[in-house]
Amino acid sequence: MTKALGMKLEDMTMLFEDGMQTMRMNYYPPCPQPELVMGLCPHSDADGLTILLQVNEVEGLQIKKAGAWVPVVPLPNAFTVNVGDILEIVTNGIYKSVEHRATVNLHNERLSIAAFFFPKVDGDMGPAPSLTPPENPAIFRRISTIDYLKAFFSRELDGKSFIDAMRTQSEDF
Ligand SMILES: O=C(O)CCC(=O)C(=O)O
Ligand SMILES: [Fe+2]
Repeated sequence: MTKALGMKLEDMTMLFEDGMQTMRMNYYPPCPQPELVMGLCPHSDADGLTILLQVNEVEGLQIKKAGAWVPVVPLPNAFTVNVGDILEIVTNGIYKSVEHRATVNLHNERLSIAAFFFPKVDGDMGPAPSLTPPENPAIFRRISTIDYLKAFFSRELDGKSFIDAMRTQSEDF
């Protein structure tokens, strides 16, 4: 990834070596009125990368592409890998975090397991120095990873509003 981005390896290893991994299991029971209910409302993940297993291969995950919701059809024995907000911040916007949501199903329960990869908690995070020379200034602010996580967990899930608040021009932080 660093090679593809023309980024210094240590800008990535400094963040993710000794990083934190968390995991969430999501259970979506069948719902008699699925058109009225959202399983998980639109959001982007706050981490670097998310590796997701759609356990029982029931459709439900959707990503937002060019303004429309597109289903991510589960493939047997395959993981879905999502870019999270931290990777968008570290790459100074070259990689974009994906907005996604989960719908519910009339007849079938659905299960997913997400593994979230975060930087180490006792450091700072922000756009990689090697990707932000003077002619390409940082578009996101640099803050301590702890403050970033506290801010994320104190907000509602609301599309990509959290990463927007991390932009240097934003006053919403
Ligand atoms: O259930 C899914 O497929 C999505 C789960 C998800 O987006 C999350 O746990 O952050
Ligand atoms: Fe997610």
